[in-house]
Amino acid sequence: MRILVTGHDGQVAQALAEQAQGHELVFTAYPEFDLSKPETIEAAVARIQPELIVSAAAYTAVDKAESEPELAMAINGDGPGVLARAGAEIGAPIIHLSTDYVFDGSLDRPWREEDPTGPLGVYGATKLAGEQAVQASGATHAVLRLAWVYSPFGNNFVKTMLRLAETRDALNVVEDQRGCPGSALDIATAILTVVEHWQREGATSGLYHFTGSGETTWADFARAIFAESAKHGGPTAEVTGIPTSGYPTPAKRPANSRLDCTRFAETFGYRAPAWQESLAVVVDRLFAAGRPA
Ligand SMILES: NC(=O)C1=CN([C@@H]2O[C@H](COP(=O)(O)OP(=O)(O)OC[C@H]3O[C@@H](n4cnc5c(N)ncnc54)[C@H](OP(=O)(O)O)[C@@H]3O)[C@@H](O)[C@H]2O)C=CC1
Ligand SMILES: Cc1cn([C@H]2C[C@H](O)[C@@H](COP(=O)(O)OP(=O)(O)O[C@H]3O[C@@H](C)C(=O)[C@@H](O)[C@H]3O)O2)c(=O)[nH]c1=O
Ligand SMILES: [Mg+2]
Repeated sequence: MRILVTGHDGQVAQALAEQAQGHELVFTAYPEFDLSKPETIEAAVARIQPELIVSAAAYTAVDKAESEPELAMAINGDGPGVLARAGAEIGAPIIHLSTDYVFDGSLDRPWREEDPTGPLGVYGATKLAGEQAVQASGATHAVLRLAWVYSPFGNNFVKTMLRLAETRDALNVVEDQRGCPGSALDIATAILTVVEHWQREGATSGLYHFTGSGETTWADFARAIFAESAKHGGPTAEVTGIPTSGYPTPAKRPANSRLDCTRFAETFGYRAPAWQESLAVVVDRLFAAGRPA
């Protein structure tokens, strides 16, 4: 199947490129394809004539978004709606990626798809607008909310921790934000599972959560990263858990980012491995590739 994937160097886009044997992936990349310029989106869809669209590109700089709200809204809020409408015109369903940051983090259990949203920052608000634009587009859609994405590619928390540990022996990391990291390698598997399910049974619209299994805090995630790094003789640092107030950032982040992934597992028959297992796979790959960060 011919699949248009937005973004080329993004974590999820690169993981898809590795795994999508049997499909023809066509990547659209900035600046020729610019989610803040509707005409470039429409031109890409008209040229590629995809049978399905994976909407993976986004403005993902959470703190920077606080000072660029219009640009973040154009890219995350408006662009996906233009893309989905262009797809709808040629009958292409869309898999659109969203985030745990659409929630305010106040609940004391993992968030379900229908729980009330309430983004704390600009990034989350713009991603919520993007979900709603896709849902209103007329396209058949799966909106997949992810969280804490990491991979051997691009920028992410795992690579940041390994890089910082090269020059520091101790790091302060917040321990009052809970969530579950999602490996882009597992996310690519999940996306292709949706594609194949739709090929067999026809596409239907829905909203889903997908992360690794289990839960952790950023501090314990960092400790696990260094434990894996140590197995390879890589850089490590002592992690001191601190409250969010001890690591001031422009954007507020949810205290509870845990997502309940039951609906995805029941609908598509795939659940990600325990986050610790997926982390080991990614750290192994980083070391196999040479320098970890
Ligand atoms: N990273 C995370 O922790 C999480 C991500 N998500 C969501 O998952 C999806 C995939 O994330 P991930 O793979 O990590 O993203 P990345 O940040 O790795 O990649 C984002 C991609 O979007 C592209 N992009 C940025 N601005 C534009 C623009 N104006 N027009 C077109 N493309 C643009 C980037 O291109 P360039 O490099 O050229 O700027 C890059 O290829 C996103 O929708 C994100 O919101 C959800 C939860 C967590
Ligand atoms: C680097 C560093 C971060 N932190 C904290 C800040 C933050 O609360 C947490 C994670 O840092 P990051 O900068 O990776 O977080 P952030 O960029 O907010 O990550 C988010 O990205 C977007 C795109 C999403 O959609 C979310 O799911 C989530 O993955 O760790 C420390 O406490 N110490 C440190 O040394
Ligand atoms: Mg060190």
